[in-house]
Amino acid sequence: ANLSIVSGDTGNGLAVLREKLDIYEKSSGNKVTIVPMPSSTSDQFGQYKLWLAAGNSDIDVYQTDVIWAPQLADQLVDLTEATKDVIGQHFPSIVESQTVNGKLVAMPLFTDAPALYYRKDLLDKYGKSVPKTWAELATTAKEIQDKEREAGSKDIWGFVWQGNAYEGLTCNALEWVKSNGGGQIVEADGTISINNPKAAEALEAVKGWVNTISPPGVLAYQEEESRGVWQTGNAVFMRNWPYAYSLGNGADSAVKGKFDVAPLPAGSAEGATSAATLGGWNLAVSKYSKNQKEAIDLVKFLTSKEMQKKQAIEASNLPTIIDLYDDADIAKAVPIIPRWKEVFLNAVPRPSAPTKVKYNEVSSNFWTAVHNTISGNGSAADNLELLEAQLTKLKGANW
Ligand SMILES: OC[C@H]1O[C@H](O[C@H]2O[C@H](CO)[C@@H](O)[C@H](O)[C@H]2O)[C@H](O)[C@@H](O)[C@@H]1O
Repeated sequence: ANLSIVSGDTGNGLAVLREKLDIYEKSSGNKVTIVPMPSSTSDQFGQYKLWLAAGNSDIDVYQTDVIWAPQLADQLVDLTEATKDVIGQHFPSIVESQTVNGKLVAMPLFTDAPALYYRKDLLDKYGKSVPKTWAELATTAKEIQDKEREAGSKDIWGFVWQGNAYEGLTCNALEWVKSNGGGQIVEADGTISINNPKAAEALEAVKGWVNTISPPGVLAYQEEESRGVWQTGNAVFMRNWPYAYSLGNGADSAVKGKFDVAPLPAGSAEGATSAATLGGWNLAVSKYSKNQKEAIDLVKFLTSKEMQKKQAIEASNLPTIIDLYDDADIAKAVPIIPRWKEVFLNAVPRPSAPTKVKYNEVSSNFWTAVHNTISGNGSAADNLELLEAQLTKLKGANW
């Protein structure tokens, strides 16, 4: 059969996918075409909704973000029966996130939890330690940035992250708010919690970073723009996902061997702890596919232990198969992976489970309020009050 798979284009993700598909084509006799998508998960979601609503039979397999399962469930094939021989290898919490009303709507491909990337060489040069709080990060970032600029590195910035108005900003902002004791936007029981002083305080602090330790352009950055600045040696710190680890240590990287990773900082309030947003990607079979049997076979191949190992080593994506965290080859090639097991197991989910089919609207209202605040368009307190009213209306009697 001739199959097609859609996937976002981030880092070397599509190149590694093509390598795996070449192996699959040889063993199966099927042919698989990649339909490349933009990196932004928000853009992908918009396109996939349109295709699925139109009953598009040209796409067999969708690579889906961890937050989408409840919203796309009706248009995806139930994989429960076909995967019962292998599903037990995966972390149960991830499988649960892809199960909607007892239906397994997508097979876990890799999980994701961000890290604070830091320049070891620069922290050593200025006798600084890895920041444990956001306030400490801001101070260290400013000091090293200023001194490095004086020494001739005119283009260096203290901290790069993802400030564009899209899903990635929801992830960054959830981390600032949650790590400052300001809750999870909408709590697991459906309560809207975002309009609170600790959340506002966290966002006001971030506004102060723009154009001091972070470039003004950060308000338009997604993952790849931050990585671009970082990998050319022009940032002291970066918030990004593990995929940037292998690329940062690639032959063409200016920061090869000069950096390490740590958990993200916490807020300054007593008892505040670091928070990492739970990300991750899965593979789903379209209900409209004319090759469902072959598509399921492809999904099982791509999510198998052997292929997740390849993806871990070549793209530094975190496996969803439990055993791979004890794999010596992975630990040697990509030391962040065994170290990140605890980080992703404790990561904070976005409120996609409690808000169900309304999650995308919840998130876009949230990232808009955050983007307005950090770009100086209204105070955090006012923007969060408005957000609370919008979310209350969206919720209605219940989510
Ligand atoms: O880690 C590589 C992946 O990075 C992006 O996905 C992650 O960020 C998204 C927000 O921007 C988040 O929704 C997702 O759950 C995270 O895994 C990127 O969109 C992916 O294409 C990329 O593989």
